[in-house]
Order: sequence, then structure tokens, then C-alpha cells
Amino acid sequence: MTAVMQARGLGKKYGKRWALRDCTIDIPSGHVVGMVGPNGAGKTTLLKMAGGQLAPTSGSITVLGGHPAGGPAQLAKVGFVAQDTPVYAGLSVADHLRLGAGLNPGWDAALARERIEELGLDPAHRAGKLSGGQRAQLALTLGLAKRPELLILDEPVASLDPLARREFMQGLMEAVAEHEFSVVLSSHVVADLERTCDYLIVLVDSRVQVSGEVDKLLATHHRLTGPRRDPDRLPGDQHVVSERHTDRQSTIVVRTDSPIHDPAWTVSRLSMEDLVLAYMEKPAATRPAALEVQR
Ligand SMILES: Nc1ncnc2c1ncn2[C@@H]1O[C@H](COP(=O)(O)OP(=O)(O)OP(=O)(O)O)[C@@H](O)[C@H]1O
Repeated sequence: MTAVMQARGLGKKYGKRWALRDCTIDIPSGHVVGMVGPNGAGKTTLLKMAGGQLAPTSGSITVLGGHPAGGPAQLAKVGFVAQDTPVYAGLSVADHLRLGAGLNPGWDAALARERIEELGLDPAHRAGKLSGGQRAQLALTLGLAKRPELLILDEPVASLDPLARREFMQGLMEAVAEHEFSVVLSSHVVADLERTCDYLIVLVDSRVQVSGEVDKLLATHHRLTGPRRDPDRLPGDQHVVSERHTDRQSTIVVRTDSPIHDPAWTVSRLSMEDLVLAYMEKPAATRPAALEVQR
């Protein structure tokens, strides 16, 4: 099966500073992928390289088996909704749909029209006068009506209130269920990702810290709580992701494929948010190389 996105040693430098480095990922098709990480971690940089808007400084990236800026056929397969849900303030909703139809060979006019109707948007309304939530929905409609094989969304819900966020994510998930395309979505709102994503990428300090199917990541990460212990004394197959200690107690998040038998530990499962926070807690330089959990 063709990978949706495959990167090998991918890096991007702005001046002397790496925005993304040593990124190696293989994302299989058919997933809704959540990309999460703190401000400046390199999410937009990675997504723009996938969309063909930025050239790598090092390494390589293929998207749906092709070069990201590889010509009209490649661009037709990938929808990209940029960070600030870009629409043209002076153009009406209907103008946007006409523009989309003119620019995209696979344009699904019925999908676009029906979605605008369902959203209750007036086709004559200028985009500049829409609310943030409505603008985001218009941008999503343009991305969906292109009928891409992969839709990339860079923090699409960042400026939306919780209700608008939920409506946006619901609309996206309904479209995924109906048209079966892959999605890569960056967001700071882990709760949104928890509801929608089945594949996760955590980026911190310009590096991919972990990537893989959510179910598998949650099955292989555990929180150990017990009497204070030096993490160096854990079994070799338990990779420490984060650690906290008081005088008497240790709380350590580990990744391991093996069961944990040590009776001294209380072992608990992590939520997606716990997992993301564990990878954000510890400085990347002190962690082992990026871990990848594959199908
Ligand atoms: N055009 C640019 N010129 C110089 N540096 C840049 C440029 N774009 C991004 N950077 C830097 O690259 C790093 C990664 O930025 P990027 O926008 O990819 O992060 P991000 O994870 O998307 O952040 P956010 O969550 O805030 O959107 C940051 O340090 C940023 O300042």
C-alpha cells in the first residue's frame, strides 16, 4: 500500500537554525493523523514540505508516492488548508466555489454546494464578513470539494470557540467516513485529536519524538508509580519517556512491548494527552532516538 507520507532524514533550516531535523516517518494511508507539539516545534514546516510549498534542506519526502511539488497531477491529489484558514476577504462564498472549480480538475461541485447549504452560509456573503468558524468551514469546504486523496490541515481550529471547533471536526470526520481519504492535521488541542485521530505524531524541538497508531502507542506506554527508583535500574527494554521523583516516590512513563511484572509498581494506562505531555516533558537531547511504532 502506498504510504501517505514518507520522510527519510528530512530537515529544514532557516538560516543557521533547524526548524525540523532528522525526520523519518512512514504514514500508511487511510488514517486521520494528528500532529502535535509545542509552538515552534516544526509542525508547519513539515506540513509545508509535504504540500510542496517548502523545499527540504536535507533528506527526502514523498507524498502519496510522488514528489510534493511534482506537478499538477500531484497537486490535485493533495488538499492543503493553511494555518490561518485563508480565504479572500473581498470575494463572496460563491466566488470561492467558482475559483475552486476553475483551479481543481476533480472539483466536486455538488459536495461544495450541499455543504455550504448545510452550514447555512449565504453564497453572496463576502468571506471577510464571515465569523472565524464560518471562514474555517469555508476553507474546509474548499479542501474537501477538491476531493483529495490526502487533506492536510495546519491548526485549522486554533482560533475557534469550543462549539465551532466541535462542528468543524465533526464535519471533517463525516467527510472522511463518506469519501475515505487520509488526513494529516496539526493541532494544540489534544482533546480534539483524541476524538478524531487514529495515528499520532509528536514533534518537540524540531524532532519527531514518537509516531504510530494511537492504539499501539497507548498499549505500549505505561505510567509506573512506586517507591523511589533510579530509572537506570529499570529493565533494558523499558525506555524512559519521562520521570518525576519525590523523596519517596517515582512516577515514570515508559515505553515497552513487554508486560510489566515488577510488583513494586502500580501500572496505569495513559490517555493520549498523558502520552503527548510525557514526550513534551523531557528535553529531547536526553531521550533516545525517535521511536516509531508501525502496523
Ligand atoms: N519563514 C521562516 N523564517 C525563519 N524561521 C522560521 C520561518 N518559519 C518558521 N521558522 C522557525 O522554524 C521553527 C519551526 O516553526 P514552525 O512554524 O514549523 O513551528 P510550529 O510547530 O508549526 O509552531 P506553531 O505551533 O507555533 O504553529 C520556529 O523556530 C520558527 O521560528
